[in-house]
Amino acid sequence: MKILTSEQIRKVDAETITREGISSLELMKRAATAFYRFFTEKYTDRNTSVIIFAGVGNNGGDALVVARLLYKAGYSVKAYMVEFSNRYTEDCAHNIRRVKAENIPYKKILNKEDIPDLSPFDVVIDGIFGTGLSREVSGIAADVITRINESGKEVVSIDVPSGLFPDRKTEFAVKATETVTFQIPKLALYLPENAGFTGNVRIVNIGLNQEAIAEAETDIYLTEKREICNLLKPLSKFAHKGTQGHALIIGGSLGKCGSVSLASKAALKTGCGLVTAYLPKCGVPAIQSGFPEAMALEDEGEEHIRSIDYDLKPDAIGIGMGMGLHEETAQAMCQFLQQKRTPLAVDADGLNILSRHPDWLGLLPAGTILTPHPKELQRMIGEWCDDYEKIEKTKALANRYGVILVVKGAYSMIIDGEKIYVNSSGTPALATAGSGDVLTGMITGLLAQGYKPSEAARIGVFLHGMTADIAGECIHPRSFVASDIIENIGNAYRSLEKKN
Ligand SMILES: NC(=O)C1=CN([C@@H]2O[C@H](COP(=O)(O)OP(=O)(O)OC[C@H]3O[C@@H](n4cnc5c(N)ncnc54)[C@H](O)[C@@H]3O)[C@@H](O)[C@H]2O)[C@H](O)CC1
Ligand SMILES: [K+]
Repeated sequence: MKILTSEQIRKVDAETITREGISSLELMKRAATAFYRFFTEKYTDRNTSVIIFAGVGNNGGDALVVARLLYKAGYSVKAYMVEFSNRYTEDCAHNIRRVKAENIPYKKILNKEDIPDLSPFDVVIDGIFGTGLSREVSGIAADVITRINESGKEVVSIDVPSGLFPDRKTEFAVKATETVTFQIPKLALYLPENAGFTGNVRIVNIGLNQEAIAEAETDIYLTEKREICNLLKPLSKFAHKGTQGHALIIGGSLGKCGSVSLASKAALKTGCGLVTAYLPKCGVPAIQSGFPEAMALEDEGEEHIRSIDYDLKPDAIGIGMGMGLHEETAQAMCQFLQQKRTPLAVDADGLNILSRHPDWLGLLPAGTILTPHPKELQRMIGEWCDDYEKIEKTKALANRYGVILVVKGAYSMIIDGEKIYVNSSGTPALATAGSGDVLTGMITGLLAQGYKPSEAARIGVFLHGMTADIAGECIHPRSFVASDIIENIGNAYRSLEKKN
């Protein structure tokens, strides 16, 4: 699904009106109705008392249509117009007249004294600013937003939290519990620095013109289930372990060999035919007894890897988990990179070694997948002042070395050249020890099956997230562990095959 800028969204909006021969009021009604459906499913009790803040633009217009719909449905509704300007849009002005005609409680807020006490209300609906925000919020709009944020109430934002810039850094905005955004995802809604503003993000369809969306050019996408389904290769009836790819997992050091076990299991559970774990001597007995499906190769080092030496031809390699930073291990990794051109995924200490020796980045085979968490990323690209700069710096690294970066987080981002794929699956349950090892194993397993690196990264990240979405019903997120991810990979595949 395309992520577009506010400018592009405005164009799609206008094209929808022209090409479908509908009025802008009709489109506003569709948007408000989609919001209303979400709201009434979440707040089923019609005694819920709702305070609605509207601005003078079309976001405010949406809010007033929502006020009318909720009022008609029996909710207790009070609407307030935050008059930060007297330049009302036509559709907003039209809906003010309708609200008044329908006798819905309605007041203007011109200065601080007009801001109502929020304590009697159950929920706040925020329709002050939408994608039309063009400068920092100030004056009465800022006062209202501050009061909303101090209220401790549940806040449902229309389209975007008011004050959030869809395409650039935001300092101040409504802190929503839910954001119901209209059909086209906006990048700002998925950036970690905006998590406090957006709350849960829900995308609702408002029937925008599909051709107009198709014509909009972008390099940024929100990955959805449907796209991942389309990437999956069918399983051949004649498949055998020799046709499904052989993954080699290299890592481990004394006390950290479990990571290799997790990654190897994850690779196999993701569908590759064979997996070999390569570890220092201390790790081999445990993996042989604990994970009999894997083959194991031991390094000459007792407690850490000293030379990466093997005599087999894997289809893909995952390296770095639990490997430690011993200088002998680093040198072994350097030699390995000089000699092998197998499709590769690098994680954890593999990345830390590369951060210490940035000149070795040039040794990575084209299309290598790097899977840093924020701290590892920072070691590679240095500090960033905001998420937009982080993206630019990461893109520069990806382009310079021809590699793919999986920037891990609540919405992990896969950066491949100029393209950015924002992942939409997963829950905080995935923030658990070994979760990254499992992800690298899954991606390596997919690479071994012959998926292109960008596809392997996107499928791996999505499936990994899905395991938490699926298991959330029976395993509490707090007690979800890395082995639970592995256990649920099959369920994630099954869920991908279902229509909805
Ligand atoms: N295609 C869709 O998704 C649809 C979206 N709709 C809704 O329309 C808004 C966008 O509406 P717009 O009138 O363009 O702007 P806003 O309501 O966001 O902003 C109002 C107005 O305020 C001015 N302004 C901007 N920044 C400031 C500021 N800091 N201080 C004061 N004034 C400011 C500027 O002139 C804006 O025009 C979208 O989010 C949806 O909610 C449609 O209803 C349906 C289709
Ligand atoms: K809003």
